[in-house]
Amino acid sequence: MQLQLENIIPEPLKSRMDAQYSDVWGKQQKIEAGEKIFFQAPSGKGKSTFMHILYGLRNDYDGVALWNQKDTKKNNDETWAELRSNDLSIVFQDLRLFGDLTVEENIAIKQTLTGSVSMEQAKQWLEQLGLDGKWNQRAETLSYGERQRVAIIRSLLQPFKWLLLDEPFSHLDNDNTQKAASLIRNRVEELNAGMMVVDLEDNDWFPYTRKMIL
Ligand SMILES: Nc1ncnc2c1ncn2[C@@H]1O[C@H](COP(=O)(O)OP(=O)(O)OP(=O)(O)O)[C@@H](O)[C@H]1O
Repeated sequence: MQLQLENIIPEPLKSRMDAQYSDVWGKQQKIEAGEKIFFQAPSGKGKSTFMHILYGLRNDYDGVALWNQKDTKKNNDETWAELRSNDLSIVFQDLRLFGDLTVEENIAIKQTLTGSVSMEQAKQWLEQLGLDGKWNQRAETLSYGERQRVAIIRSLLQPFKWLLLDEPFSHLDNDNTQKAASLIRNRVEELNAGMMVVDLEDNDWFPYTRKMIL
């Protein structure tokens, strides 16, 4: 699934377009299926805005974003629901877990909806990221770094052609970051998918990515 960006300028960034260089804002970019791209930008430069545009959560921008040559602003709710079930998976910066549900329940909701990975596999991934023993704990009582790892695993449970990651390791130590990055890489390769990561700094957890400035 190819992405084309044509002169996108988000409403809140309009007055600041001249301030800093960007490979994306106000530019033409073609991103081919299966590419792995790392977008780096300082705080407030539109990282979450970019992810939300690609995931269909905001339309307040000039220009055109096209998934497979289709103007995303013209997608209806049904089309977005299909895209989000089959083609696009995301780790939001604010994670968006169900706080009053346990880790198991958060995982099970996604697993039941998509059924592409078994609960045993999900459990094994949680163990790999040091979350064994957290299965029955409510998400709101987890540390932010623990929640981040659950959200990463949740994003890997569904089928996708693109994985969107918004500052996915901001609360993880090096050891867990390395493990999570490796899990992500394996799953992306398994699905032959593309990946777009946005972050403040490039710590090179994904050395094989094409680098762009947002
Ligand atoms: N709905 C909105 N209304 C007004 N301004 C907004 C809105 N959403 C985002 N902005 C502004 O747009 C800019 C980009 O916001 P965004 O959250 O995308 O930045 P970011 O690069 O993800 O930042 P951070 O690294 O701090 O998470 C910010 O200046 C923000 O205040």
